This record gives sequence, structure tokens and C-alpha cells, in this order.
Amino acid sequence: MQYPVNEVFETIQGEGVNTGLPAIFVRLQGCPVGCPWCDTRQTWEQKPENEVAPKQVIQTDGSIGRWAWFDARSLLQSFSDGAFSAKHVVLTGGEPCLFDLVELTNVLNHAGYTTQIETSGTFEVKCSDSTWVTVSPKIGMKGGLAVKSQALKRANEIKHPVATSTHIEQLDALLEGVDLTGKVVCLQPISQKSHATALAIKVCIARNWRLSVQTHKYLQID
Ligand SMILES: C[S@@+](CC[C@H](N)C(=O)[O-])C[C@H]1O[C@@H](n2cnc3c(N)ncnc32)[C@H](O)[C@@H]1O
Ligand SMILES: Nc1nc2[nH]cc(C(=O)O)c2c(=O)[nH]1
Ligand code: SF4
Ligand SMILES: [Mg+2]
Repeated sequence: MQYPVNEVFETIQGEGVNTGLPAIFVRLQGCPVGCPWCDTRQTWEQKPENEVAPKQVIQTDGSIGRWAWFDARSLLQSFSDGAFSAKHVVLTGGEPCLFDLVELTNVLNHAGYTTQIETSGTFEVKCSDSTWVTVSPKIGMKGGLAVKSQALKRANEIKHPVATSTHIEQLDALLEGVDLTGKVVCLQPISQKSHATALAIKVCIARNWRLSVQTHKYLQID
């Protein structure tokens, strides 16, 4: 199976439970969810005119919407070509769960990589059993997509973007009846806004949830 890839780069995982872990990020192209504050708007559309050669998306500027086709084997090869040393691969996007990630995550796991998916939860999550799944629920966004119960059930981590108390209320409604045993709930302030961060800190302390700040933005790394 082939996947449209916007960028492949090595950095430190900046968000969630695995914050601080060196990781190879694979950003897939395409997302119909439409969050107004999205960090990666350049990944929303897979425009035919923006297709480039695979080497043009390895450790280069992904901020324009270019993308290249990779399959699991050519992606692994690009990790050696890029001389990456991280042993953790984060599949993000765009919305990576637009694609069936079973083969890709299995190939990566067999090659010795641990895997993680960053997803909005609006599509079924298809991946290897050992993949760490981070669902960042998107509620009431422009694309009109709902969070799938399969995605919430599969999630190892629920990392909710927050700016206002409405976002907390929406999360509470979404999680009603969801068994959270073994799952970590994090709140992630939207765009490092001070009121969002203060709210996230307050609610995390009250609920004994985790705070996830986008540490890479504070560090000014990718
Ligand atoms: C760019 S998204 C890509 C993966 C997937 N579409 C998703 O939303 O989870 C990766 C992560 O960044 C978060 N994110 C995007 N823009 C953000 C922003 N401005 N502030 C805080 N978090 C943001 C998302 O909620 C998600 O957890
Ligand atoms: N350093 C770093 N950590 C991240 N964690 C999740 C990211 C994403 O865009 O999915 C991201 C990212 O873009 N950079
Ligand atoms: S779901 Fe993720 S990639 Fe898509 S618009 Fe929202 S934050 Fe951006
Ligand atoms: Mg990001």
C-alpha cells in the first residue's frame, strides 16, 4: 500500500505522554476535519500538482503542501538514507487514519521501531496491536465529522486540545460511558495561549489529568 507523505523528519516528541522521546515523524498528506487553529493546514489537501519525488520530503521544509508516495519499504529505506537514529516512529498528518496503517506499523515494528499514531479519532484506527494510539478528539469542526467510538476505545492516550471551558464540557460529554481504564487523559492548550494554558493547568490539577504543552514550540524546534 502507498501513502502520500508530506514530510519525514527526526526530532523530539513534543507532545503527550511520550514527550522528550527522540522520534522520526512521518506526516501524511490529507485531512478533512477542518480545525480552525490547525498547526498543519498545508496537509489538508492532496493536490496533484504538489506531488514531488520522495527525496524532496525527507528532512526538508514540510510547510508547503508538497507530498510524495511511499510504501512501507521505501519509507524504511528513507530512514537509513536520512541516517536517522531514533527508534520511535510517529505517524501524524494531516489525518493518518484516513489510511489503513496495519501493514505500515507492522513493517516498522518488525524492523525494530516502536510506533505511535496521532489522530483526531474521526476515522477508524487500523494499526498494529503494539502501536501507541494518541487520539486528540475533534468536536464540532467545520468538516462535520464525529469522533468514532472505535478510536476512543483503541486510544492509549486521549489528548484534548483546549482553549475555553466549552472544550472541557465537550470532552466530558464525549467521554461519558467510555472506560478510561489504562488510558491517559491529557489537556493540550491551543496555540500556547496564556488563558488556555491556565485553564488546562487548573483542570488537570482538579481531575488528576496530564498537562501536554507543545514543548517543541517553546524550544523552537520542529
Ligand atoms: C496537527 S495534528 C495531526 C494529527 C491528527 N490530525 C490530529 O489532529 O490528531 C497533531 C496534534 O497537534 C494538535 N494541534 C494542532 N494544532 C494545534 C494548535 N494550534 N495548538 C495545540 N495543539 C494543536 C492536534 O490536536 C493533534 O494532537
Ligand atoms: N516535535 C514535535 N512533536 C510533535 N508531536 C505531535 C506533532 C504533530 O504534529 O503531530 C509534533 C510535531 O510536529 N513536532
Ligand atoms: S484533525 Fe489534525 S490535521 Fe486535521 S485540521 Fe485538525 S489538527 Fe489539523
Ligand atoms: Mg505539530
